[in-house]
Amino acid sequence: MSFFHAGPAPKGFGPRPGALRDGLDLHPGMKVGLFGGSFNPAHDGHAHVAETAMRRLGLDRVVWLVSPQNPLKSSHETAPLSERMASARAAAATVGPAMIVSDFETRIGTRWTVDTVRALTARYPGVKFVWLMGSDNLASFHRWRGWTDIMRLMPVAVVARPGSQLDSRTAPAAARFARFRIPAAQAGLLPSLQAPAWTYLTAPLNPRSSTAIRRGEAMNPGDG
Ligand SMILES: Nc1ncnc2c1ncn2[C@@H]1O[C@H](COP(=O)(O)OP(=O)(O)OP(=O)(O)O)[C@@H](O)[C@H]1O
Ligand SMILES: O=C(O)c1ccc[n+]([C@@H]2O[C@H](COP(=O)([O-])O)[C@@H](O)[C@H]2O)c1
Repeated sequence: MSFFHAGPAPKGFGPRPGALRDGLDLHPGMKVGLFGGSFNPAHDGHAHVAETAMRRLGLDRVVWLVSPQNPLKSSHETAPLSERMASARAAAATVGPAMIVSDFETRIGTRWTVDTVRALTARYPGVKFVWLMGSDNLASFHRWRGWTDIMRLMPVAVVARPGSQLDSRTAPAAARFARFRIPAAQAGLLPSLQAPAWTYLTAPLNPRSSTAIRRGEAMNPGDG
């Protein structure tokens, strides 16, 4: 079984028979963020998204779903899953014990998020899932397979990312679901709302990107 808890489980949630078959230990009533990514490699921008969502949405867990291959990205630059899992584990560990790193999509044999959210909502009835993503992904969300179904399957929280804020706010997905957006000040309600429902969190921005790391670019102004 290939899963990882970044530390001991938070108190109050004991094991449930059968719950470990996916490597995920999720229970009815839990508020769980689903954070899909290539993590090629993972970095502190990812930790920033997970931590921001945890805090502002009041999540019990964040599952880092390490994608077998983003369907919209070229595969030639994608490192092997084992390397990206290890990288995600290291970044998740910096956030704390509520992080879970999972190869769930590889196990169920899909690259498409709509399949993933359908599978997880079916396997874990009563769990309050929220899909998490950076604002660059909101800008292109209308190109994802079954994106309107994803919006109807679970609430979505978007974390602002430098360079994509304007595009994401004017994105087709934002326009189409505009009336289902809730103010960031009410983000704590999001996991309990019926989908569609989404929010846009303008946290302090984190400029990190995997592309820049792969290119060996300086990570921060002043990093040299
Ligand atoms: N610095 C950041 N701020 C906000 N969201 C981020 C940040 N970095 C990544 N994300 C989000 O994390 C998720 C996974 O991102 P991904 O693994 O593709 O990293 P990336 O840095 O965008 O990679 P690449 O540069 O290869 O496209 C996406 O939803 C993305 O929007
Ligand atoms: O399902 C799709 O059509 C789809 C298209 C593009 C991206 N995604 C998912 O978006 C998440 C973020 O991808 P990435 O490469 O930006 O880290 C990851 O879980 C991908 O599987 C999903």
